[in-house]
Amino acid sequence: MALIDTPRASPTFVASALLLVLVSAAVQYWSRSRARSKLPPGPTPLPIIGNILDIPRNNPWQTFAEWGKIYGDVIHLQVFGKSIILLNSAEATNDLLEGRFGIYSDRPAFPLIDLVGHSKWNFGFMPYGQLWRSQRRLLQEKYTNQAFLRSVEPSHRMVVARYLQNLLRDPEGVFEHIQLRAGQLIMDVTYGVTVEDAMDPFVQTAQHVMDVVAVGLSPPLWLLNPLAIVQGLPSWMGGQTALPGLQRWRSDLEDMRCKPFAQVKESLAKGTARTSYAATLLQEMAPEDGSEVENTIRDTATLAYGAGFDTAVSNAESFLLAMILYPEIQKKGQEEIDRVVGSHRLPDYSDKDSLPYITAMMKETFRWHPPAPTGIPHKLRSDDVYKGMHIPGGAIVMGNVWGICHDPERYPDPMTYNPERFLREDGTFDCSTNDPSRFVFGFGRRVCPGKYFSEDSSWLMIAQFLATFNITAATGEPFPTAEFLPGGVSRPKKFKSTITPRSKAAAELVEHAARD
Ligand code: HEM
Repeated sequence: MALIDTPRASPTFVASALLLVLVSAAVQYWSRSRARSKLPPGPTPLPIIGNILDIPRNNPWQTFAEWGKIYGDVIHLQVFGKSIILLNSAEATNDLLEGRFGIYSDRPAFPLIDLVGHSKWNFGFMPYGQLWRSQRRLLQEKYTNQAFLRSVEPSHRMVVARYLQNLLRDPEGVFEHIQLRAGQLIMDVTYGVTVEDAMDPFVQTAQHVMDVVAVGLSPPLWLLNPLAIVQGLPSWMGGQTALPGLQRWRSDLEDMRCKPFAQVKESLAKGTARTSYAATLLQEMAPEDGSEVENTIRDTATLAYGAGFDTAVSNAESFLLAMILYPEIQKKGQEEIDRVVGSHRLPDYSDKDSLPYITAMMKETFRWHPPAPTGIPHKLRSDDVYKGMHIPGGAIVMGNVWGICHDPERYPDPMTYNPERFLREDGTFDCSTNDPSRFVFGFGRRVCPGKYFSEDSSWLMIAQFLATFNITAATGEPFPTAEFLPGGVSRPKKFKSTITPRSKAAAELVEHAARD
């Protein structure tokens, strides 16, 4: 017998409970299907092709930001039935790419890049999962480690010294010198290999590989996928291999992946290896020849090279362009160096805390023209609802890095290059509320692991350039404008400049640093 009598439910009570359950299920169903039908707003798509004609070739990031003013910070586009979500605000990237990283960290397929063979080993293009995690951990642990970052300072110094010497001897070849500096830095840090000139075979191969990657990352190619035609060819027509250039692209990639790494192993065996990412990991982990661990070291090293080259070139070119367009800022940077460091030596990392204006210039260069203005696209794994809007699973999600870096609320008068936005009234540096690196280097679990390394590299280049050179527009040539090329990694349109040493003493400092 039950100790407490259970009260009998009256028929009215049962009926009302049932009704309540039914009503709440109906409300849930209704609100879900309403949300599903409530995609984020955006320009009206045309049948079949969707919004493809709305996306301009030039400066799409600027158009995306303009759309933000009309449609809000979450925008839906459609291209051949594929959903693309543009995130135009720090709040939206923060809420979704950071806050809901579990479903927002996949990558879409990049058909050309897949076809060449990157996605099998390059974690930057891998889906979010165990393999991605273990590969990324290896690279990230080094590139975010203070001891590692300090250990590569001599490499930064060496490549800037050579860059400045090249500018002194051949100022007209500035763009080649910028490329060489980027190649030298990464080869030195990654493999301990010294690159003497731009014709170095490792640099040449890497450049060919990166040119193909740049094409593969450009939106028309991965959105429209014209390669599907080639992929669908039967084997008697050559199948995929019918694509002209494919064999060459694949063999370049294999060379880039294997040759410098083999050289590191060889020099380790001979006891002549210099400190580098690859050599340090091979020594620390002592993997078996051809083992999975060894392959991961090799592959993450290749990735560091690929990811850090074009982005560094873009940043260096944007800095020079800004100096031509804003001579008063160039002068202020030089005045700070003259006042703090003097003209008898070059500024160095140990001066960083005393050079807030230079640090602000480094941040402002990244903000003014982020090297990857629309980031690298993420892919949403499953359906989501954000602020009542339905974000369909499988959608490509792009954080508009440029748009966020030019949000006038966060960065007043955003088109103007103004480092002072990162300085307090007393001239000390402060980017606690508006650090552009929170956006420039991407979002969430996919954020760029090379962020601190790249900031260090950019800082020294800016400080030592300003200490030793003046740059102006070339006389008799059209005055440069702030125009940038399209692409996954974007850089300024070519411009002509005059680069001269600030004094005889400055020229001597440059020669001296390059001899050391
Ligand atoms: C100016 C310099 C650089 C800029 C502006 C830059 C920017 C970016 C951006 C926007 C992303 C996409 C993040 C996302 O998906 O949300 C990215 C990814 C990545 N970057 Fe960088 N990067 C730079 C330099 C470097 C360097 C020097 C390295 C070498 C360690 C590097 C390694 C990577 C890797 C491995 C990824 C893929 C991360 C993943 O998918 O998990 N980057 N970078």
